[in-house]
Amino acid sequence: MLLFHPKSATTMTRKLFVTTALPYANAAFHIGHMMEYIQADIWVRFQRMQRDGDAPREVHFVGADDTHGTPIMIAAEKEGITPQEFVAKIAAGRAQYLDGFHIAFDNWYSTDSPENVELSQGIYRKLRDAGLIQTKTVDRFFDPVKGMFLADRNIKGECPKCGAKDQYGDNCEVCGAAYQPTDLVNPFSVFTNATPVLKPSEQYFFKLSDKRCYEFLKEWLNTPGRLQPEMVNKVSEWLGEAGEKLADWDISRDAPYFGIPIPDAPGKYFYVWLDAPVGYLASLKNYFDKKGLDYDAFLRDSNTEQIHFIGKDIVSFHLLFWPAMLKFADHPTIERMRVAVHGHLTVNNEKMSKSRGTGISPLRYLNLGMNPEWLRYYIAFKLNSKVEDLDFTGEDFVARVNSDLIGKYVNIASRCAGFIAKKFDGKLASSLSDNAQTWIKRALVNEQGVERQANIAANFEAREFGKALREIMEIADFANQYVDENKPWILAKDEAKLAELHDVCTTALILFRQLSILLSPVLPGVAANVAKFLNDDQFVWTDTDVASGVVSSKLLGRTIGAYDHLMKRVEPKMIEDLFDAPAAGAAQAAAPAVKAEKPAKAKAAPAVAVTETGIEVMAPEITVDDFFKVDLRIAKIVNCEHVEGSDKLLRLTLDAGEGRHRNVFSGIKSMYQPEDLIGKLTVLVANLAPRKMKFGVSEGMVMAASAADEKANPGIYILNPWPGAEPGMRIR
Ligand SMILES: Nc1ncnc2c1ncn2[C@@H]1O[C@H](COP(=O)(O)OP(=O)(O)OP(=O)(O)O)[C@@H](O)[C@H]1O
Ligand SMILES: [Zn+2]
Repeated sequence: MLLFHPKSATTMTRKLFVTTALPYANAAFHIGHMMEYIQADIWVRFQRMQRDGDAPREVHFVGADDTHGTPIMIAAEKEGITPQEFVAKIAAGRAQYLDGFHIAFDNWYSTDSPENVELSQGIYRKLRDAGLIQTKTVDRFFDPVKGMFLADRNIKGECPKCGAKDQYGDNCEVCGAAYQPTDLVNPFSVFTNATPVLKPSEQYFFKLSDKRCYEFLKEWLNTPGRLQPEMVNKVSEWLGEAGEKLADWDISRDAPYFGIPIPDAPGKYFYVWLDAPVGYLASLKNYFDKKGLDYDAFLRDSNTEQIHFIGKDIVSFHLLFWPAMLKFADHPTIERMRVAVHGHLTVNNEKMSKSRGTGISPLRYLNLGMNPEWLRYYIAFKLNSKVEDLDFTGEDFVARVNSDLIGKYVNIASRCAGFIAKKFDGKLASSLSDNAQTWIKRALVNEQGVERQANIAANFEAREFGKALREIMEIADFANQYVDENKPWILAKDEAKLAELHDVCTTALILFRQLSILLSPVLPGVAANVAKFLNDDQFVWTDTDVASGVVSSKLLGRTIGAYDHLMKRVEPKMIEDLFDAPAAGAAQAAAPAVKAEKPAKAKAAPAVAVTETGIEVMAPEITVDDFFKVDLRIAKIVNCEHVEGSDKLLRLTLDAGEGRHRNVFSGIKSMYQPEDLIGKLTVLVANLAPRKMKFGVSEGMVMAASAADEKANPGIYILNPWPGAEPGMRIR
């Protein structure tokens, strides 16, 4: 079965159910999320412009917050609110990002919803009836002080392989070994430091090792058109020669857990990754119910295709567990389901890090007045159908946007539209010269005689956005060459050449309209403005001006509106401003005060090089005099409180023995409760120039440690001297 539908299927109306990965609701969106949404949104908008026969294609694009699991439960507890309240706060912040970047989801929902409970439990019951659920009693770590079972990441200890201290329960960040939490040497609970005890617990497993799963997955993965070849290869390795590598999947967690109860299993909840992808269906169902559409009929329809856009880090969940779950729960679209995997966005070739500030804050981007369609274009230009990372660099961004969008595309209209208004009362020519027709054909049909629009459509369909945009820019190059050669600004000076001027400007605007149609999926806002200016209805993809080699434009003889600037250039200053701050708002995790101090107008966040052992590379050697320039003092935290309106900062009142108190803000809220810190001693950088921040002046900073790879260890650890140290003592 070929799942990829080129132009051929004319009578059948394609029905598309499209999703992006559900973001975990413990943080605001970062620029990587926006990349995924932009990719999916462009594909969806392209599909929405298509018609199958006479009917418009049916497209439903949904997302949701992924809400369950231990991290959110713990984060909510720290804030003294319920997980539901915690998630609601995050959810309330989503629209500004989605609207801001023109991401047109039909529905944004939540995995903490009645639909998801019903669907997840329904799938589970079907799997159980199919004999694919098995219980096994396993020993699990239990925190005797807190009275709860501990998730892998809530236990630390020494690596069983290399002996490194302070390693998580699932893998060692020093030697990379993967193991069970029960393998750790000297384990302790991250909540209470108590030594966890082993407690037998009955757990529910999805029997992925069942031969039926292997047989199904082997066939499913290898269906042409379903997956990128590199994904087929990768996942095939996980199956083994005959499925021997497929291990049963533990889908249960013990109470207390923020999740969905497992039917007929008191005190047991679905592991968050069981119900997270079911959230795709829950969001669709919620949307269909709201619209009065028939959810079951839609999924059963043999024309319905299900497409998930995801990142490379969550492939195992989407290419092993999720299809196997759906298959044996009789999900109707399983054979018409595809997964489109993308690589990650890096910034200045750095992996993004929530606390270091090497990401770009999408909100800061918008707040600086930067045009969201610049980013859409830039990302689209870099995207292909492969699972490759793509990099954002400031200079590259400025160059690409200014050269293509301003220099090539917008330029065509801004050079010609004025003459139509001034000299022809806004009316376009009713016919075209032979020369004009030749140029239009040359621009829209390639040297092989193929309509570029068809090529471009095939590339959008195949998620080869970079290729599509390159071809679109070739059309723009022809249009500009045409304007350059015919020089309307010269023609306009000669009354005898008015007809020629009319011909040239009309031709240029015909090509501009074609370009706008082709760019619509990427630049929806600009395209809508162009449509308005040209007195067009909504653009339809197939509205081409060259059909079977004949030029026949709808624009001929039409009166158009006044041309208004469509898009400004990117000013390099904007990029400086974009990088001149930690990615505030990029994530909820704190930007430590220690790192907030950056040289003014730094071009980009500093790259953090890492040594072989995984720590940050040492700074260059300094003299003792250099060291003494920094005045480090012991300070007592006499008071500590939350900062209203900040999800990162704590306000510390410090006594450094000066006979006065200092006010210092520190980005450690994710790690400490104010009451944990009051009365403790810590280390203050005492001679740092005071810094004006949004919430007040910070008079110095407290020192804290953080890992080079903050993804693996996002913690920020404040320093605490040994007993005997007193406020005001200098550290030397
Ligand atoms: N740098 C990135 N570039 C592109 N996509 C990304 C990037 N980082 C995460 N994603 C994608 O975002 C989607 C899920 O977001 P989610 O919030 O769950 O993950 P996350 O950003 O990796 O955060 P967490 O650290 O909480 O797992 C996934 O498809 C993931 O691949
Ligand atoms: Zn190790």
